[in-house]
This record gives sequence, structure tokens and C-alpha cells, in this order.
Amino acid sequence: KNHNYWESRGVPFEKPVFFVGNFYKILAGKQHISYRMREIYNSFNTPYIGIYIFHQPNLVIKSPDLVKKILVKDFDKFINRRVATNEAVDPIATHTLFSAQDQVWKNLRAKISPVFTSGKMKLMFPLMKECGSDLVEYLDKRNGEVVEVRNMTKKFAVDIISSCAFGINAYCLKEESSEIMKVTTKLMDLKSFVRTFSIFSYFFAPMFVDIFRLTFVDKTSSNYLVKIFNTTIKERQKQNIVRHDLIDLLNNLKQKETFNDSYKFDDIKMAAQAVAFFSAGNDTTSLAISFVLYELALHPEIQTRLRKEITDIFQKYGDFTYEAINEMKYLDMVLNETLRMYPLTSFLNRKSATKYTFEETGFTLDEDVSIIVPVAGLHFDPEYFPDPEKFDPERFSDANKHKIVPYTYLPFGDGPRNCIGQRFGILASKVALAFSLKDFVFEKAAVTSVPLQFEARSLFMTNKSGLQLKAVRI
Ligand code: HEM
Repeated sequence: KNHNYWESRGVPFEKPVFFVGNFYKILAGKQHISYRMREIYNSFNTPYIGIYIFHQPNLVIKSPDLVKKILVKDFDKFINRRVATNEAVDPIATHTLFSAQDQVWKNLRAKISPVFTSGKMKLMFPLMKECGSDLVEYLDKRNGEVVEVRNMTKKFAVDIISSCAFGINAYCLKEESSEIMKVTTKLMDLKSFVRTFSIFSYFFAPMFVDIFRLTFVDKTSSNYLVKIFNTTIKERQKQNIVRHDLIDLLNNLKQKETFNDSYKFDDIKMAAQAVAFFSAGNDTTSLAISFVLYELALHPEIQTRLRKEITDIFQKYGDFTYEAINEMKYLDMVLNETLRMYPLTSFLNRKSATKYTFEETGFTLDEDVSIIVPVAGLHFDPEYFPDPEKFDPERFSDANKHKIVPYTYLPFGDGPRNCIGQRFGILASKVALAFSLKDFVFEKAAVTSVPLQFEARSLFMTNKSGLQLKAVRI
């Protein structure tokens, strides 16, 4: 019955498949969502396109001007994501920054933001460097071998988030088998049908979350992280330890709360942020590093140029300091181009808080309609990024970057609800790349799959069956 929603409102739409709508291939595990986004984006030349996910109408926004309105100018009318929030079923997911709604989100975002200032990044930098050295040690043990880079970068990401956010030495790179590594891998693992179904239902079919009582992340893993989090807080209080990390910040906020505070932390709300940092920061950061190394292995000339920059700046400072890493312009260009070609989250999501009229067309959107910004479509549009399949860091050089049309490059989203961990994710990725590329050359091996195949079931752009590259010490 709902499948005539867009037609009856005069909105250009993609014809849905009975019952399942327009995400049939994704649900069947035949296509990654990133490719679906690109197909929908390319099949219409209109500012927006109507689609259905099951019975639910979604509006895919193609025009960068409209993207700006939704993410920034009229943010208050699109403040929330359209994700399931069922506190009784999943209190942890409901209280994460990612899922929180309206004023609760505003209060929480304001409270958490101080963790991610440049000043805080600088304070965390020595901890990040320790993880960089561990990465070199890890590679040294495998010198000349084909390394499973996905596994290596996951270990690095868990180590760095555990250390910088929670003051926990996870030792994933140092030790073959680490409990926290197993737990965080399971957290968003989509190998089982139930996990895939749960995560997709949170975004696209919230009714199933209520019916089947589904949780956003794996429950045993989140319970484990909550336990570590609570133990660490108690330990800190007992021993009066100060580390300026997330745990300290949350703890201070809780201590300073007054009766009149509109948002009060309890144990669940505090622990939810810990789980969110792992679920939002771990796969994203580790995939970003992996894809850079992969592209560098396929483009040795770019790898050589980047290594020269890293070595020159290292020699200038005599060390990898915070300032040294930030001076590496070519590293920044290479990372930016990688995130263009591999937008880890292929789409952004919002919902309309009220009825909203698009001035450009006069069309009035109903309240509570899901909005999709097809990041993968924008990043591969030849009008904005000529020859989009070519890996070309020059797009982000000082001479060229001003040519990028605003709101066509969105690896971290935009507006007040953009990625809060952007600074952290970028710095952590740069530390991993500077440390490993200074001492090692990464080469394509016979087993390296070119082009990469993506895991259809994954929400992030995750490649299938790992990523093998040969690592050779210089
Ligand atoms: C390369 C690494 C990363 C990428 C590409 C990335 C990308 C994104 C994107 C696209 C969004 C949605 C933004 C929007 O809707 O406008 C997001 C949200 C978010 N990210 Fe990241 N992310 C990365 C790393 C991290 C890290 C390291 C953390 C935490 C330590 C983190 C925490 C979050 C949170 C909490 C949100 C929800 C923000 C809110 O709703 O207020 N991310 N991220």
C-alpha cells in the first residue's frame, strides 16, 4: 500500500520490488550498500529521488545545495537520525551519541565534545606514539612476509582507542591473542545473519527491532566493555589516578552534576559512550589505514613520494611530534583521497522533525521521513571528481582543493551532527601511516585481491577476506 507514496506526491522514484522495496540486493547479500547508493544516485538527474526500504519511504538527496540545508542551514528540522531507539530492548544503543535524539543529543554532544579538541589530541599524542612504535615492532616480526593488513590495523585501532579513551593497555599488537580484541571484533561483526539483520533493522526497519528485541551491537561484547569501563572508573577513584581521557572526563562531568542539570549521567549512559567509541571508531579508523596502504601498494610512485615527505619531516623534528605529523601535507592529501574512494559510511542519515518545504521545487516533505545523503554517489560523480575511479591525491592539493564543490565530499558527514571523532580518527590514521611507511615498503602480493571485493552484508565499506600485502623493511 505504501509503495505509491512517492508517486502520489510527484517525486521521481525508483520502482520498488514488492514488499522489500529498493534494497533487495543488499538484503539478499548480493551488493554492498555503497554500490546501491551509486546506482540510485546515477539513475536520476533530479535534486532528490524517492526509494523504499521495505514499506518505509526514504528520500535520497542528490543536490549539494539541499545537502547543505539538511545538514547545516536547517539542521534543527533534521536533527535526528532515523534509527531505532528502544530503551527497554537496548539501553546502551539508545544512549549513544549516535542514536540519542533532540535535546538529549544536544546536551550529550555538548558534554562529550571537550574530549576531542586539538588540545586534548595533543595531550593524547604520546599514547598514540606508543601504539605507532608497537606497529613497527609488529611489522618487524613479519619482515618480508605477506601481512594480513586488516587484522594488523584492527589491532592498532583497538590499542589506540583503549589507551587514549580508557587508559587500558589492550596489547593487541604485542600479543597474539587478546580478550579485548576478540570482544571488539564481535561488537559489530556481521558474519551471522542475526547480526546483519539487527544492524540493518536499526537503520532501515525499526519495527523489527521492537518485534524481535534486537540489539544494535553484540550484547555479550557490550556487556564485557561495560564491565571493564565500570571497573576502570572504580580503580581510578580508589587510586586517585588522572589521565585526561574519556573516563576522566565522564567521571568529572558526573561529579560536577547539579540538581538542575537537564542531562544526568548514570552508569548505563556513561558506559554507552565507551561502547559507542569502539563501535564507531574501531572499524572506521582501521579500514581507513588499510585502504591507504592498499592504494599505496598499487601506486608505488605515490608511496615513494609520501615516504620522502615522512622521512624529511621526521629528520627536521628528530622525532614524530604532534607538529611534525600535522606538517605532512602529502599524507593529508593521500588520506583525503582514500576516504573519497572508500567512504567508509556510504550514506548519511537524518529524518524530518516537521513538515519541510523545499523552496527550489515547492515539494513539501512530511514529518518523520527518512533522509539519505548518498555519500558514495557524490564521491564518484565525475562532475565533482573528474575520472572518479582514479586514485589521485592531487585533488586535495593547495592548488586544487578549493575547486571541490561544497557538500560533495563528506567522509565525516557535516554540520552539528558530523563525526565527533574526526580529529581522533585522522590523527590515529596518520600516526599509523607515518610510523609504518617510514620503515617499511608495502607491496602488492600474488594473493592481494585487485580490485577489492566488498562484504555485501557490512554497513561500513569492508573488504572481503582480509587484505594481504607484502611488508619489507627498508
Ligand atoms: C576515519 C575514521 C572515521 C570516519 C570515516 C568516521 C565517519 C563518521 C560519519 C560519516 C559519521 C556520521 C556523520 C553525520 O551523520 O553527519 C560519524 C559519526 C560519529 N562518529 Fe565517526 N568516523 C571515524 C572515526 C571515529 C572515531 C575514532 C570515533 C570515536 C572515537 C567516532 C565517533 C563517532 C560518533 C560518536 C558519531 C556520532 C556523532 C553524533 O551523532 O553526534 N568516529 N562518523
